[in-house]
Amino acid sequence: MLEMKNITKRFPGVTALSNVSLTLKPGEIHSIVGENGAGKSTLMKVLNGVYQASEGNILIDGKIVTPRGTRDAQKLGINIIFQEFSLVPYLNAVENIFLGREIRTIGGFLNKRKMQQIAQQTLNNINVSIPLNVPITHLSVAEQQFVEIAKALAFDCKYLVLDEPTATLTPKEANKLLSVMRRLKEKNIGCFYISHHLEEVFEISDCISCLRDGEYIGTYPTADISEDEIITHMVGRSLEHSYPPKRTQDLTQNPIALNVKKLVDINGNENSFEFHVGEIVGIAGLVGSGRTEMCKAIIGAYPYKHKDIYLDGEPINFTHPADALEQGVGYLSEDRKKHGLFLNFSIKDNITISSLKSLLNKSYFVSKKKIEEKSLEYVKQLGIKTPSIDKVVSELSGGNQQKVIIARWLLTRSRLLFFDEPTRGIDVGAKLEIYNTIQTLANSGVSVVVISSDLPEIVGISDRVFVMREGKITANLVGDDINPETIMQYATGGK
Ligand SMILES: Nc1ncnc2c1ncn2[C@@H]1O[C@H](COP(=O)(O)OP(=O)(O)OP(=O)(O)O)[C@@H](O)[C@H]1O
Repeated sequence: MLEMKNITKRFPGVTALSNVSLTLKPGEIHSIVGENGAGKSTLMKVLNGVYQASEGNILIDGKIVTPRGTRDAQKLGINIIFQEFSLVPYLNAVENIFLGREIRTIGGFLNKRKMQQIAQQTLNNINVSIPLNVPITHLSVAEQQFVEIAKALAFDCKYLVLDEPTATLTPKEANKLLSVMRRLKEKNIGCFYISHHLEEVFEISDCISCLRDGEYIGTYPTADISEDEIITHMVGRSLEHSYPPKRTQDLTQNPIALNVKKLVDINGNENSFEFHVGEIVGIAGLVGSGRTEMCKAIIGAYPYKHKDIYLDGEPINFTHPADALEQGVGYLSEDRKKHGLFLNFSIKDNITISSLKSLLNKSYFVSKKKIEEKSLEYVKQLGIKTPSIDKVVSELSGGNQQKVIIARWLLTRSRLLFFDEPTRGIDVGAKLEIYNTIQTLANSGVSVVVISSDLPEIVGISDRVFVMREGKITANLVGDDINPETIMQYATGGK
């Protein structure tokens, strides 16, 4: 049995964990839930030896162990799979699995055959079949995740931690991952599972532990607790609704904000559509259906063959996102680390960087005071958990990083905003705050486009929904037609 006893972890200015105790038995799936910044990832990094606990102990089978880093933890049978993989993109699955731990022949040469055999066997054990001999950069995110799991299992893993593994997976891939976890359970491997997707947590876990503000709230057998009760433990209050009440007026009567008369993508797919003032339009579709590419082409961040677009009746041809920003069109990117944040900049710089022109003082210099005032306002409005707006963004929890980018786009006071997967990695309470913010923006006349793989989210917040399949808009849904079944039919070609 693995035990974490009375773990406290302090960072300068923050107590990330305070006296937290958890256990993990072989063959158990133990979920850890909590709001953004509750301390889930930090606890797992302490377990992994990435961080040393300020107080408290880790015990395996009653003996205190002190992993000093990932390798140490692996030797103890503890492996963690984070959302950002530790794989080398240009090596294949076998090379990645054995990287730094290669098996050699007696003569000292790489024993490729043996490594291939073990890799294949390990993947067979969890019922996964993936090409072994191509660079893993050619594999899907889900397949790369299976390589990560195989990398752990090939070396006597007893305890596996999965930190938000399904955040970037399609529903089908997420199901496959859950079935792999069931296989691991049969093999007597204990799993800590961190996720904001409570349906998955309830489907897969034996028990659920809740953290709030770095404090341990409790551990509950899944069979004895409801989703609402868990939410109350997480947030400290009950949430009656997951979405703001739907607006009932016909917003397509409003003037057209953006009129895409013709947009032809690099594969020759042609679409035409419009967004109205104050409308929330959801764009649904399977991963790879071309949603992000279509919207990025509008703002000049993705190649296209032809475009004929009008903003408030005036022809526009953005060749760069900066042109779009200049005209009041913003884009919140789905990959916050690659295309959104300046990770080494402070929270206040990240929030204000796209609005500096509106933050000048009387002498036309950027006003530090205004930067601080505005940053503080949005940190408060979105509930960004931080001791200071000067904190470097890379030190924030994942969900709080996402809120920083949302704050940036809110501050730009754009008239049209694209939100690409806005609530990925965001906890339930904060999701509702973001939906409320989106609705308030729309009520004030901003057109909001939400690209999301989360179907309930699309259904819950959109006034109108476009469904995309293979680069083309296959449906423009309103009213009762905005439901998961109809959307899926159009997304998969069933209609
Ligand atoms: N390296 C660090 N330096 C300073 N503070 C940190 C560091 N890592 C984490 N923290 C702080 O510790 C707290 C807990 O963060 P953690 O990443 O564990 O939260 P989490 O529960 O995993 O959140 P999320 O659901 O958003 O991923 C946060 O306030 C975060 O800002």
